[in-house]
Amino acid sequence: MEDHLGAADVQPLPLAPQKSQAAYGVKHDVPARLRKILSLADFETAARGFLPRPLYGYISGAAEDELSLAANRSAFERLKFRPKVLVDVARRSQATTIFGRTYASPFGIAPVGISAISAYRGDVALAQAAQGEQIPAIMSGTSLIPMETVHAAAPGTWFQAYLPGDAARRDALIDRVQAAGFATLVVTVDIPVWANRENNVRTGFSMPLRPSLRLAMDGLTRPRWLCGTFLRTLIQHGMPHFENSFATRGAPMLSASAIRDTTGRDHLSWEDIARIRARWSGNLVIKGILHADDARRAASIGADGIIVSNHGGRQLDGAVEPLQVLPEICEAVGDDLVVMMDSGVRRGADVLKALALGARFVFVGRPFMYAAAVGGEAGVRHAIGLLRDEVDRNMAMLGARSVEEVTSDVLA
Ligand SMILES: Cc1cc2nc3c(=O)[nH]c(=O)nc-3n(C[C@H](O)[C@H](O)[C@H](O)COP(=O)(O)O)c2cc1C
Repeated sequence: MEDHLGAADVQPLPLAPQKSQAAYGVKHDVPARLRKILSLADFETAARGFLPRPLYGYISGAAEDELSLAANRSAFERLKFRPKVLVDVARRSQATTIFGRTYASPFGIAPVGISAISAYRGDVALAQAAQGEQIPAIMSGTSLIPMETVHAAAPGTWFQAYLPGDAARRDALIDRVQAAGFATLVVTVDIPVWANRENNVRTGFSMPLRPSLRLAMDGLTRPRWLCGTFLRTLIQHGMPHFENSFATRGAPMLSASAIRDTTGRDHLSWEDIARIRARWSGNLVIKGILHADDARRAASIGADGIIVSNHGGRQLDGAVEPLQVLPEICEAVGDDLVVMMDSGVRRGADVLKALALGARFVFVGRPFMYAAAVGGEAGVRHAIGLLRDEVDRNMAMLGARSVEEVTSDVLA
């Protein structure tokens, strides 16, 4: 079902040349301030010291007791590899083709809301880094830069929508995404109601942020973020607003009284997705699937792909980790749609474990957001490079020459 292709999705991309062995270890081609960052985990440590407490808490946190957040990691840790040796892997490649487009790696950037408050021009930085490194970035619909601006800066970007409850507003939003030129629409379906994220209440985070002495103090203790991200944004672009939840501009990000209209999503159903399928001519991806029946349903209404995801543990606490259900979901839908996943991917080894269980593609959320916060576009490019090198090294050690060779056979 890969026939809904837009112009931006069919241009062939030249693949990046493979890294030489000398490229492993200290990276001299990245800015000096990023050279001590050796893994995605290092970006989290750096971001904790860079971001005000409510913002770091918003990104790192999850729902209730954070059981699903922890399970996402332990699921990867439980899986072990069974490498094959003495395979000639000199000509290996991690290039992956989905929706008619070849990407340089089998991973992309998951949608992360309000990224432009944590990173200067966050959505643009993420999208341009992805474009430069030939991977997809999914722009969040809960974002503070107009989608048209992001698409113009990086035309291969995918757009993620939370569907408005009201049908007329829903149609208008879809029409706007189409008019902006996006080729791939990701509809996130695991948020019928707001999740219970107690950590946000504890740290004083809300959307919009409410001005308070406490918030001001939190900002003042992070002067690099205050000057380099927040004040710079205010001076150069004015107060950020929720730009893309509807066809028209929404509430400001910082306000004593403004309220974001997110009501009425709890009555959405598969019929609404079917109507979107009829209206949207590009690739349609449904994000937040954890049940094989739902995966079959997505295929039957003509979706092109699904992202198996528990939203990084941020919605239903106790929701199963995607790795656990991937094999049965892949079995259920076969080649009817492109099965992708996210939640808990932190290493190249994790990317390969997800592929081995049947995913065609993997997305990563928090780590790329941390990279954008501390290093902007260069930071995200460095993060992509680290993950790419890990995939490349591990493919060599597994004896896999292509992503097609990363099957359940590589797992113990
Ligand atoms: C701070 C933050 C904001 C997010 N905002 C969105 C969003 O706007 N839309 C969406 O579909 N998913 C959103 N997600 C979920 C991610 O797209 C993704 O499913 C999740 O982060 C994957 O887990 P990981 O962070 O462990 O990689 C958000 C995640 C985080 C951490």
